[in-house]
Amino acid sequence: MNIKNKKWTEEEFFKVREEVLKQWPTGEEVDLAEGVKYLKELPDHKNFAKKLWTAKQDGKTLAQPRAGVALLNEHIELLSFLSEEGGADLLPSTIDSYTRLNRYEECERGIKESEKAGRSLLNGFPGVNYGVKGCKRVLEAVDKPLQVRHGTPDARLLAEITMSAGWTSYEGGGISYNLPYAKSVSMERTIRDWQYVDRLVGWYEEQGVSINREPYGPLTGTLVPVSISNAVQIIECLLAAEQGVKSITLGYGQCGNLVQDVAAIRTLQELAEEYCEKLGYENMQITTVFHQWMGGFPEDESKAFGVISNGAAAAALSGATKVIVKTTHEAIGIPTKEANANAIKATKMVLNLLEGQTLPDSEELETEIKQVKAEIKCIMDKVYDLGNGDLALGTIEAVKQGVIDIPFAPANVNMGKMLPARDNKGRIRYLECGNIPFTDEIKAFNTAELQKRADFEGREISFQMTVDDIFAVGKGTLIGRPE
Ligand SMILES: CCC[C@H]1O[C@@H](n2cnc3c(N)ncnc32)[C@H](O)[C@@H]1O
Repeated sequence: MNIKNKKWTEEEFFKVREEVLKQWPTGEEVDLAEGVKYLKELPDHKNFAKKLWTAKQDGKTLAQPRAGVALLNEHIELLSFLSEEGGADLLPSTIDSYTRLNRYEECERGIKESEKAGRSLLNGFPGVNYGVKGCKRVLEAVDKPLQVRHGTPDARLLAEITMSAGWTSYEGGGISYNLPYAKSVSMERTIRDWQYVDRLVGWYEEQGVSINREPYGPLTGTLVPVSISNAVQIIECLLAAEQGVKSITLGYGQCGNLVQDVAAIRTLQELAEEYCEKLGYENMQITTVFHQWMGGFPEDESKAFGVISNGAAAAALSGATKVIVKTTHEAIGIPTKEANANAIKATKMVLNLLEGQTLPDSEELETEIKQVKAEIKCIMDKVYDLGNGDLALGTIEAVKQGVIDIPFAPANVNMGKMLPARDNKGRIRYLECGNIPFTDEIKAFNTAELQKRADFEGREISFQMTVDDIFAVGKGTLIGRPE
């Protein structure tokens, strides 16, 4: 597999495409010319890329839930409820786990058993099995833009089907849907398969249809340091831009210290634009998405609303273009449509109250922005160095060497030497840098911040801080203080 960070020729793309469409019978329904025509007939308010870009120009933060169930009619009912009752600005379809593993036979069985049981026995919407026809029915039943949310290492067929069915946004990437989601899939494989997805979007762009791409920001959603998370987003942004993607939403999972969360979004937007500019990618429409707290949730509904509303406020104050809404059923399982709608309403109430407000500049914010940029520069420079200037090759090598290292990732290709912990203000710092090539100054900064917490708590800096932090929010605090 000769990987390089170069836009695939149409010939290369269409050759691979023949294999992709054979993966399941519904692949035969995909007709690109029909897809282009169908997408062009969509009203602007149902195009995800256009709605995001307008929101960015207007300085608005849009609210979007996660949602997906096994049966087509129930899924339509669910999305309509979240749109009308919840007031969602953008709609998802969260795809089920079997589809994410390309196990479409089990999806087929899951659909039949759900029909028999009269309720959803899959944890999401099996989009490949419903095919273009089924996905078109969903799109035509709602009046908001639709996005595929999932966690699929090989998401090529799902992309073909949903995009030709008028769904105009697609989540994921070659790093962000490998390390947090896969067990033993090579980086070569997922970088190449996501170049395919991005090249498909690039092809649509060449036909005059804009489809949004959203690399998955939170990664493992467990104490992921800002600079690692942002570096992964910037890399996936650039890999997508090379394949012709123009509308890109870069993501970040809330960590909980407001200043650090705002610094994360600001640096994400700024650096992505800078890198695209430097590398000659023009007419890019870069936006950001803030994911409400992705870690353990309190079971208590009122406390959970506190977490959700706090996330909504941080998203608004950061100036993110979109916020992904959690629900009060997070600690229990798949939310009911009512719980989902209520969380969207609470989120939108906070967004409305904070409309036009962003966190003012401060010395603390400037310090955090400077720190994040310095850390990201170390990572990005090394990635390019490892690839001799080729970002795709550099990324693959960087994961192998632990230069890109995601905490608590299940993937066996992930090094897993880096460890995070919160400092005394709840900001995520590097407890262990592993093989991430930070300067001594950066390492000293992180240790000094953690030392302040150690002094305050009267204990040594240790992995116990990390463990305490992982359980903290579920127990009702941000920082895991010793009991
Ligand atoms: C990376 C995303 C994890 C989040 O994704 C939510 N999630 C997963 N599947 C569904 C679904 N079918 N409907 C509503 N939310 C869902 C989980 O709760 C978790 O917060």
